[in-house]
Amino acid sequence: MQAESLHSGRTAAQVAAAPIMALDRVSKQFGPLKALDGLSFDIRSGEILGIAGPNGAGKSTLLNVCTGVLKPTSGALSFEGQAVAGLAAHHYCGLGIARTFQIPQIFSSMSVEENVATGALFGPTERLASGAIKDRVDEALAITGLASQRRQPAGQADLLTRKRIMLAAALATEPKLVFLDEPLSGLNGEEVDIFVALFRRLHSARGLTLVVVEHKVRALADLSDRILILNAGTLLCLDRPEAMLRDARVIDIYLGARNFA
Ligand SMILES: Nc1ncnc2c1ncn2[C@@H]1O[C@H](COP(=O)(O)OP(=O)(O)OP(=O)(O)O)[C@@H](O)[C@H]1O
Repeated sequence: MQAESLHSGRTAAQVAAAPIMALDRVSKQFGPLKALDGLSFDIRSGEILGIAGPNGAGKSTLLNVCTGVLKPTSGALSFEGQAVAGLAAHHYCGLGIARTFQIPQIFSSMSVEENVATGALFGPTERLASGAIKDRVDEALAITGLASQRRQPAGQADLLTRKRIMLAAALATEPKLVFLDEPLSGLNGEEVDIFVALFRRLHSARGLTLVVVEHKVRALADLSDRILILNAGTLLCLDRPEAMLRDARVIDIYLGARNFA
């Protein structure tokens, strides 16, 4: 357990906290294809959980199931002890579950600030009337490094900035648990470092639980408390990054020399 505190500076007891989300034998079938096949694992409160696996392993399907975009074909999904499988996606957001996409989903005709404000509208409804929206937007802009660009048109933003905008909009929903779908894709080495540092910052500042799906395994190992390797819709390995990088099954079945370079 000691090693689990190395990445985020938290104690083993904090990392081993109660699950914020639990999957129990979750399957998702598309016709005859089992994209997820009886997956069971917990997402621990306050951890950064990395998810990797080969193309078609079921990573995006898993994110879609965990965020209410897809209903599982079978199995149980709970958030903070409450059964959530089958709820509409907007209920997930209201509970404190947010996500970002591999390709930034932003409104090009709006300003940076307006984009983030649309996220704030999907936050906890009980605080919508109290003027808290501006505070949510300001905080999300500040933590993602966008405050000085708030009035600029989002449509002119470069890829890194578009990713920041999408992340800020997700943060403005005041989430407890954020799923990030390939957040580093398309970024160069320097930009990857910037974004990894940003995830660490918002994780330690907000105490957020982060689930990061990513093909860049080295960066994922550097960032995560634990890594889950999916293979053909099943759980191949769920362990500390150090152990995952040494696991012969992972090296043989998925990673290969190219990804370890
Ligand atoms: N809506 C869908 N209808 C039919 N099949 C689907 C659908 N979505 C995903 N699949 C299939 O389910 C399997 C898992 O797909 P998924 O996109 O979850 O994998 P992935 O691990 O995210 O892959 P990648 O790394 O390439 O993004 C694949 O065989 C895919 O073709």
